[in-house]
Amino acid sequence: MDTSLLEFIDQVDSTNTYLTGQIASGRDLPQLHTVVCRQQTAGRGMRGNTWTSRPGDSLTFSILLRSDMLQGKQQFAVSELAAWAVMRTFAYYMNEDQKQQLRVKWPNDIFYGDRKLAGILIEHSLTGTRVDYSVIGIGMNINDEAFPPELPSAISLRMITGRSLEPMEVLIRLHSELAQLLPDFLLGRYQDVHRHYMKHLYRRDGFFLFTDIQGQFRAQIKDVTPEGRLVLQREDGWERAYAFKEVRFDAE
Ligand SMILES: O=C(O)CCCC[C@@H]1SC[C@@H]2NC(=O)N[C@@H]21
Repeated sequence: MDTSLLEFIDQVDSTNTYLTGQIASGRDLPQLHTVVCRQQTAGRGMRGNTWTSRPGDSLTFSILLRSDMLQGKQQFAVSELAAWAVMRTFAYYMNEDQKQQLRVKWPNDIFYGDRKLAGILIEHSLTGTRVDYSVIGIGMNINDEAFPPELPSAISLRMITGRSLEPMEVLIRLHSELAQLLPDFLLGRYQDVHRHYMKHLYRRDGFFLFTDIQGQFRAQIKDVTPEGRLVLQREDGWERAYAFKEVRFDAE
């Protein structure tokens, strides 16, 4: 791996938009490059949602990752890698009981029990069948003491541990966790990230309620494919692999 850089910006619309724009305008960036900001003015989330965060409370950053080995049909390995690095980072600050509550909700929300602790937005650029680069945008709730009523299921690390942290310290921790996972990943070995992802998947065991275009149904998670499709099996044995926008989890 060549040099990794950390770039700090005080305020930016979105670290994902900024980093993607820098690549598009031809800036020469290393294989791994992180952009972190104190405040995002137009943070983006999944499903076209906005991502709002308060300076000092959350950690908002994007990581450029170029992986020579990654094929388009394996692209979900990047989500699995990012989820594992974020979970290891949170786990570092938690006690054993708290660690047991960490889950990844498909495709890549980091949950504590039934509450969301971090969101991840990954944007890939493909050249032919290969992933040229991925921009991994991460928003981690670190020091928030409470969330607005429109985010009833959000939770922060401080609400769990009772301790506040310097967000940049958490980012440095995340880089050291990522550094331990990257050597295998860059060699094209994705089995470990997939195994960890499946083991810590939210609602992995048993039947739960989901909704697709045809309505609500009960199913169990069988697998997540290398492209990132969620394979659900209904109680009558019928199976289908869903893309992200085709299915949602329902409250139990
Ligand atoms: O859960 C989600 O909907 C994904 C949220 C991702 C938010 C992060 S914050 C840093 C990066 N820049 C963005 O605009 N979004 C991601």
